[in-house]
Amino acid sequence: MTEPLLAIRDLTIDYAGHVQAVRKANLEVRLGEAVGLVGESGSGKSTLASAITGLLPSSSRILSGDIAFKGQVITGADRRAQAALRGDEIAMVFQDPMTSFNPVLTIGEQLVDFQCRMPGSPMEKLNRAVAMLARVGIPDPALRARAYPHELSGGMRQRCAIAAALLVNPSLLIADEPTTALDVTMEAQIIHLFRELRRDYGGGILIVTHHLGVVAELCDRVYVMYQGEVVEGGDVDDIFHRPRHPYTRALLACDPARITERTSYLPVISDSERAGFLRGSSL
Ligand SMILES: Nc1ncnc2c1ncn2[C@@H]1O[C@H](COP(=O)(O)OP(=O)(O)OP(=O)(O)O)[C@@H](O)[C@H]1O
Repeated sequence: MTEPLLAIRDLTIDYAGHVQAVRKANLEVRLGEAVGLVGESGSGKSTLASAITGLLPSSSRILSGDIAFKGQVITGADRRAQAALRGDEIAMVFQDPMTSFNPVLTIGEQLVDFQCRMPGSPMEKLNRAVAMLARVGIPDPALRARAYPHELSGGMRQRCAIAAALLVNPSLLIADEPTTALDVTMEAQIIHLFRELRRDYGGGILIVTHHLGVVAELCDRVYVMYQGEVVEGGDVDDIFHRPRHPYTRALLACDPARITERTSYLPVISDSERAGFLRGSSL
């Protein structure tokens, strides 16, 4: 079996010395596959994603375990090495595309800046940016490149953020709740875009979401987080049809229509259910 693109082993992270946000987490992403990371709010998904990209806040600490990218351990790498890795190999799409862009620069200027570590003249980079905007489905891409972020709809901004991430041709694309800030129609469009991109993007994709529909539509494998632990992981079909952990079962038992709502109720499992699973678990 080939080496995973990303391998997280027994990772434990805390905040301010007391909130243990991630506990002994294990997760892998291979080249060419899309992997979902699901769990309720506060289960540690974003903390885990931030650790991969080197964007953990200073109040957090990696207490144990490691993250390997292409076989090299990157936890503990200095900030400069992490920044280079983020720029060249790992790209992230955030929930709110407004946070990805500087409001006082045009989309085109920023897409050129995102390529600062790549070869080519500013004009070549702008042309590449416009071509990428077209690829992610932006109409009149040359015109949109001259627009400021606030002049675009939320869905278009998210498409621009995906274009920005893909411009550096990353091996790993991490999307943290990429559809959560969008209305249902735009969400469907962005899911469709990711499906199209999957066809010709050869890298790995990690999609962090609380929305099982996104996982069902896009992912080959899925990991489920609950209270900081990765409680189960495997092929989407297996997990969806034969969930082992009570939290996964409860999550799947929810009315899917309600899961799509941001204010949706997510299930709570009892301590005895959880303890019963852990006693019989090999995770
Ligand atoms: N900067 C921080 N300082 C202290 N605690 C934090 C910080 N960020 C997150 N936490 C805590 O760490 C735990 C995991 O949070 P995290 O944001 O990783 O979960 P999440 O699953 O991504 O949730 P959401 O879907 O709401 O973003 C929670 O208990 C949260 O309150």
